Amino acid sequence: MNLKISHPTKFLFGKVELPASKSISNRLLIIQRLCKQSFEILNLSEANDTRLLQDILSEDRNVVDAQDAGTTFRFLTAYYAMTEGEKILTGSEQMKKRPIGVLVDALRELGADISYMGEEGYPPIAIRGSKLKGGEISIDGSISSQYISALLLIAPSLSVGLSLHLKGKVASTPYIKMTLKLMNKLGISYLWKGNVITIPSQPYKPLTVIVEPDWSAASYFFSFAALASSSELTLMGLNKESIQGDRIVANLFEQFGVKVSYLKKGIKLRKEIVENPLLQFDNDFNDYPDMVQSFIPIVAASGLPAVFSGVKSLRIKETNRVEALKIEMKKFGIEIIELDEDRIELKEQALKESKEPIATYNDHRMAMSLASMALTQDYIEIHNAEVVNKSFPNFWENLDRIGFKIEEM
Ligand SMILES: O=C(O)C1=C[C@@H](OP(=O)(O)O)[C@@H](O)[C@H](O)C1
Ligand SMILES: C=C(OP(=O)(O)O)C(=O)O
Repeated sequence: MNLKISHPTKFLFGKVELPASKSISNRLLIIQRLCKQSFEILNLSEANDTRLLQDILSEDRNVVDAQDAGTTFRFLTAYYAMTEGEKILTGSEQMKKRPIGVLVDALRELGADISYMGEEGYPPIAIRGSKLKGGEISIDGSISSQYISALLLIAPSLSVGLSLHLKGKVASTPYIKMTLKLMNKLGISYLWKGNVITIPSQPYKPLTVIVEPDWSAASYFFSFAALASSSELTLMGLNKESIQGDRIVANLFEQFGVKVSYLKKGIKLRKEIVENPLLQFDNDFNDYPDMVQSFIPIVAASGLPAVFSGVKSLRIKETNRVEALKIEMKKFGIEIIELDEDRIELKEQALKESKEPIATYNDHRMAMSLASMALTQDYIEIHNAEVVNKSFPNFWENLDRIGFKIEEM
């Protein structure tokens, strides 16, 4: 599906219904399987990544396709390793390029039987599951926090629990905290001291849980609010007390004139004049890498020089996001320079008019973040716009509600 997107007035007004967090949903689905008593999950995400995990867990197939869902693949790797049965776990062509070796090595140290069916260190993998004892191991935390979350989720169900030493500069730490907070809500006690997380063997305790709306999805509406001539948007259901690290966008977008007020039913975004405008935007995204794409359009449109650090992991997500951003922003006259493996730079530069279609690289965040460019142009075209289904199936409907004109081409 290719879309032509414009916003005739550039005045944004209305209510936005955000999807439930796919990260929280996928953790809860695994915990639900590990908990001996049943419990209810309310407001479970309808994102493809979550539906997929739910379907996979409800069937008994030997060959399991996690498609392009990172958490689904990583959480299932750990879950199948400690559950009796044989599984082949595979995924999309891009998933086969996303490393899994760090998690496989850690699980092997705990006694798991996992072998590679193609390239060493990458999906697909064959898992012969068995009861795992647990123990004390080290793990490189610099590639993906999902390996750590996957191990933590199964830790209470291992016969001696788990002591995990985190090595290197840990990526996406708020996602590790999210995992532990959810586990704690479901009865698990843990100790995180220095770089060691210890979880004794213990049972999960059932509790009805409500999944929060997704702050990562909310970031695109912050971007719209910042780029519009005037905006007043209500993002339903969000609140300050979220366990999602991506809630940081509420602070970061303030620098671009987006004022947040917290209401009972959600949050309100208003565009205001910035008293002390930024001269440069330098920010470390290591804790919230999915937010890099959300800030590219506003930085490009404001012409600010910027350095985004903590971007290393972007190369191994749904696509190589650094490469994809470079190519797509070039269409608008914006050059993104790779300073080194972990940093990109945008020099002071002017945005140009472009009618060239935007490609999305099978990456939901390319589509959702670059939709903002419609507010800087007469119209834009986005190709394969259905990629948003990975995390936000109603994304385009929400845009329609706040005054965007969306036409299928
Ligand atoms: O645990 C999670 O739910 C996630 C962790 C992050 O991945 P990395 O830890 O690989 O950076 C993030 O990018 C992803 O969208 C969701
Ligand atoms: C990287 C992402 O997801 P995952 O790693 O779970 O595929 C994402 O949603 O941006």
